Amino acid sequence: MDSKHVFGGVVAAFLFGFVVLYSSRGRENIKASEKNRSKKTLESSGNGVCRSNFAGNTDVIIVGAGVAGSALAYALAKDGWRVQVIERDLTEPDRIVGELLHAGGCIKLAELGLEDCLDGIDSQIVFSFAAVHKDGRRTAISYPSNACSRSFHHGRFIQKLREKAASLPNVKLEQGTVTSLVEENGSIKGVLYKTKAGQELAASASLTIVCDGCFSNLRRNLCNPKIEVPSYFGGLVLENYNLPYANRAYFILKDSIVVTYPISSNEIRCFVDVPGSKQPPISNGEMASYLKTVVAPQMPPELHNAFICAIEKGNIRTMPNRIMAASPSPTPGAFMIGDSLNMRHAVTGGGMTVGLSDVVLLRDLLRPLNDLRDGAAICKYLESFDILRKPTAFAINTLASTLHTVFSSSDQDPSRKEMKEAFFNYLSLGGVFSEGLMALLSGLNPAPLSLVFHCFAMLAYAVGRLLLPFPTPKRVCIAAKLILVGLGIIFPILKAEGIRATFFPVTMPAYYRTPPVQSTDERETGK
Ligand SMILES: Cc1cc2nc3c(=O)[nH]c(=O)nc-3n(C[C@H](O)[C@H](O)[C@H](O)COP(=O)(O)OP(=O)(O)OC[C@H]3O[C@@H](n4cnc5c(N)ncnc54)[C@H](O)[C@@H]3O)c2cc1C
Repeated sequence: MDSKHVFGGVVAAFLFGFVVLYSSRGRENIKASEKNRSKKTLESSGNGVCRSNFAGNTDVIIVGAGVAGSALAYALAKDGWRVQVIERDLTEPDRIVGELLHAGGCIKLAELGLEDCLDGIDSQIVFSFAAVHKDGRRTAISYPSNACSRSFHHGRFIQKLREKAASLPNVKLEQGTVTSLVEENGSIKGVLYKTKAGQELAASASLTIVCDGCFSNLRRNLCNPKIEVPSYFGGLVLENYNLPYANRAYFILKDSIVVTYPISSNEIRCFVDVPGSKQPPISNGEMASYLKTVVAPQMPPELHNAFICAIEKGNIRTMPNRIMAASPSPTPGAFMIGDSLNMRHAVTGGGMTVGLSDVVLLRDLLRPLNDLRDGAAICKYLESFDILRKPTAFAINTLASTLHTVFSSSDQDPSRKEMKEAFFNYLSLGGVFSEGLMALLSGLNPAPLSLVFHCFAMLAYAVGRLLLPFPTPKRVCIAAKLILVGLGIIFPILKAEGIRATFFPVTMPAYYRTPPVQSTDERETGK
């Protein structure tokens, strides 16, 4: 290690120590106020086991049985709610999304009692990531505390979740395409949907939860969506190929960003980030040629041949990376979770972790209620959801955007090039630095302050590297520009996520919402 690295490491370590002290104090305060909050919740909500007493009616309609919808259906039905799930296509999905569930997401899955959905689908354990630098240097990034993630075929996992939900007697899972929400006097009363046979039907429930994914048609009724598409992912499967390091994923951070991880015992998913809001077309061979001429030379030797074989086989698929901050308009009788509510860049594979974490939170918020008929009161109460989900969503969303923005920027600009170098070297510092970032991006440590301080530690590290051993005027200029570029990357992301709600949740009135008081004569155990 040269003096630059040592200095950078010392600066980063100093800042990190400060973060740990500061954020642990912050966390204690938040924990204390959460304790008070949940105590208040229990006091005002009765015994929390009663459910609505109007037999035959549906409590909750869930639109979409993807990751969030299926998990939510199971969680709510387990709590005694009568749930109707309407899914456009109940056959096994064949998609290139949602194939790696980070350690934090696995914990949420277990909290929902759904951990066995990872069994019997040839899912793989991923212990660590190898980050590969432009010059061939590699660094291993592990999860903290020997945690690990699981990767699999998306469709197999979804079918397991659906089977689990449908196994409960109070879940009705049916195939149909929801065409609209039914509104009456400003409240959502249910949905209109079309069956496979083309029959138009209506369904009503006290609460309709929209989980129709990234291409949601229904979200425009419940928020004002502002969607950004910074890049596309070109997806390939490298078949019958054993990586030299088992149970390891790759972040290849060269001129292109490439992410790979096993999805079964003999298949590796490979995603190539294609920057810009337009992709080279697949049909005329432009995409294949781009992958062969631009990306293949950047692949590590152990992946190169399998990558070329996969391109030649021709099964290239693409998906847009869509980013959308959560900004729901509270609407009585309706709610949104999953990608219909909030999307982030897929480079860190955080979507399912955020979705499952939202499912746990929503289930817990609904738990103290007896029935869901008072749409206005429940809508007001559920305003707290947006605040309480922030720590997890913020950490995962922000890190995904930051990582993508830094590593997809051009090397032409010396300050951006320096930032890329510093980010990679920061990851190489190992220990609390790389594990700290992994804990944040995997949902294991939902601590926004920790993320902000990692960002500033990285900036300080980058500046330290530039100014040592002698701060020449040229290097001072680059350092100043680097600070501006760094702040220019992080502040818009922070702003989109909502600075006040993220860092000062206790100043938000919605944080203190308690369950509406429901009269005891309406109560009956629905379980
Ligand atoms: C390229 C790419 C790769 C990704 N990789 C990962 C990863 O490795 N790990 C990770 O955690 N996340 C990943 N994500 C994100 C992840 O896939 C999503 O966050 C997650 O699938 C969201 O779950 P969801 O339930 O909200 O939506 P979905 O899983 O998309 O489910 C939506 C469901 O709603 C149904 N539906 C839609 N419209 C209607 C309608 N009108 N009526 C009835 N049903 C309807 C659909 O058929 C679908 O079943 C990736 C995203 C992309 C784009």
